[in-house]
Amino acid sequence: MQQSVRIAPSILSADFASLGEEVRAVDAAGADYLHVDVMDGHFVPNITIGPQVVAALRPHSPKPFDVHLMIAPVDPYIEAFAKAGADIVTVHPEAGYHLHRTLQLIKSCGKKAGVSLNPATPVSVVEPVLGELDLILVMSVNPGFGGQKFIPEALDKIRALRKMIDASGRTIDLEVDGGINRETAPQAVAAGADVLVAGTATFTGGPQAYPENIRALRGA
Ligand SMILES: O=C(CO)[C@H](O)[C@H](O)COP(=O)(O)O
Ligand SMILES: [Fe+2]
Repeated sequence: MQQSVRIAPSILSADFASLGEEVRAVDAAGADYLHVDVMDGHFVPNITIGPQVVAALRPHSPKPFDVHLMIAPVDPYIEAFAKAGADIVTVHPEAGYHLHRTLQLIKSCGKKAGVSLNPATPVSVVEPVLGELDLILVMSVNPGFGGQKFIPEALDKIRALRKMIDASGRTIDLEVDGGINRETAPQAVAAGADVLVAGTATFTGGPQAYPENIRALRGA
C-alpha cells in the first residue's frame, strides 16, 4: 500500500562547507529522511563523501539517514556506513556479484536494505529479492550528479513496482530520485512513489526557503 509522502532532501545539493548546519536546517524544515549520496568516481563519474562524513553528521539530526551507495564493489564498505550511522543502506545491483548476499549483509548490520534501479535497469531485478527489501529506489536520472532533468520513463517503472509491492503484501518504501521538483513530484506520487528525494528543489533559495520548498513537494 502506498504510504504517506515523505521527503528526503539530498545533501548533495547542500553547502558542503556548512554540512552540519545544512542538515539541521532541513531537519527543522520538515525533512522526513536525510538522503546521503555516496559516489566513488568509478561506479559513477563523481566523488562525494565517505563514512567519516556520515559519522560527523549523525549528531546533527535524529531523522533516518537514507544512504545511497553508488560505489563498486559495495560489500567491503557496508559495515563502515552502518557503523557511521546509516539507517537505510541502498545499493545498486550492478555494484556486486551477489545482490541477495549484499542485502543479507546489510540486514546482518541491523539496517534497512534498499535496492536502486538505474534508468536502464529493469524492475524484474528486484522480484527475487523482495522478501529482503525495505526500500526500492527508482533513479529518474542517471546517477552521478544533482540538478539533472527527470527521465519520464521512470514513471512506468514506478507504476510496475507499485503493483509488485502491493501484490507482495510487504511494506516497502518506493522512492524516486533525480529531477524531482514541484512539477515532477505530483507525477511520481500519482504513479505510486511514497518517498521523494529532492536535492536541488530542497536547497534552492537558502535556509529560509527550505520549509516552503519541502512543504510544496509534500503537497504533491
Ligand atoms: O542520487 C543522486 C544522483 O546520483 C541524487 O540523489 C539526485 O540527483 C538528487 O539531486 P536532484 O534532486 O538535484 O536531482
Ligand atoms: Fe541519490
